[in-house]
Amino acid sequence: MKIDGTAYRTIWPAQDGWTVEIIDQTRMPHDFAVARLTNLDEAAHAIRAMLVRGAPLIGATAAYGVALAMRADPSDAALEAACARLLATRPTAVNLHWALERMRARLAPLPPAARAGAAYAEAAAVCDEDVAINRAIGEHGAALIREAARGKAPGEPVNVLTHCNAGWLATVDWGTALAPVYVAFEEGIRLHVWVDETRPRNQGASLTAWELNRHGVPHTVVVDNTGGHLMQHGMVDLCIVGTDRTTATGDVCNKIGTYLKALAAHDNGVPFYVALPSPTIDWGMADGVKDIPIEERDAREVTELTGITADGRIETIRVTPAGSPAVNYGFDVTPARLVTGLVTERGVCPAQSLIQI
Ligand SMILES: CSC[C@@H](O)[C@@H](O)C(=O)COP(=O)(O)O
Repeated sequence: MKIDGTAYRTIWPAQDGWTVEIIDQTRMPHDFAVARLTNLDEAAHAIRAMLVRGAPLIGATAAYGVALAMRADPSDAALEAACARLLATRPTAVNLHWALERMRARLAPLPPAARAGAAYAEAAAVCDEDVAINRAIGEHGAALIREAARGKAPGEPVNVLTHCNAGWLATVDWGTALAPVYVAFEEGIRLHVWVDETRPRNQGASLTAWELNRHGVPHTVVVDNTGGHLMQHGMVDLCIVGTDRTTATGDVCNKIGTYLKALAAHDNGVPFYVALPSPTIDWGMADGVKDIPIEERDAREVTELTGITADGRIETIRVTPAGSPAVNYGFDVTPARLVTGLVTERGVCPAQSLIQI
């Protein structure tokens, strides 16, 4: 993604050759600030506090977290402790588990002296592969948008609805759900994106809107409850969302509220697609509703709203009465029967045909 003419990824090794730089997404959309990770603690904090978020980027950051840990101490004990520490940061995105298992498998057989160098190389490979995978998802998904464009009157845009942020900022580059949008837009297909605000943390309103705006893609931010109304009135041609974990049977776990959009899409005959890289598939899991661990975050994300003032101060205000309890489930599960298709780097397949266990 280009920001003011400069090509950026969301995570990259710094010039010094050992620290790692990220974009601090907690300050967006008001501030484009680069943060530096210098040790395991900072990498774990960046994931837990959501300076970085989105399943593929969480995995990439964890891979670099292991590299930072190995630079400080390449022992067997330190490798195990780093993996355990990073795994505990966020429970739902299976990419975290995938990336840590990959790092462990690469590093454990090596003599400790060789581990730091190999860890940085492996983390870089995780990132490069993510970029290539997402570009391929973009190509396959753009075919769906192209197909929808064929049914449109001349000059009419294809209306895509998306939830949360599964764009460039959620991955190393391109995004998953937004990759098809970017590829189609570059091809010159007229399109417009409905952006769910995605309470409580507003990843749609603050991150997806920021990305699309920077890229020049026409879009409109709507509150989370608007999607059903839009679909009833023929204002959505297809939904495309990302996922944090998809079971081998095609159940899709994604940001809270995705399930409600899938129900509305089903009721209105609107195709509901999920874009995902293969590391987001949990091949060992068959029942998403029963088995996927759902992150429960601080209730204050629900009872409060945080924003940045015009002069750059982060401010938080309370929006609920002091005595009202709140609960904050981060994700929900959409059963495979409500998913029209999975868009992967290998192509598009019906969710229920991923594998029959
Ligand atoms: C390509 S990202 C897919 C998902 O990680 C994304 O849709 C999502 O739900 C992100 O949640 P977040 O809590 O912001 O990490």
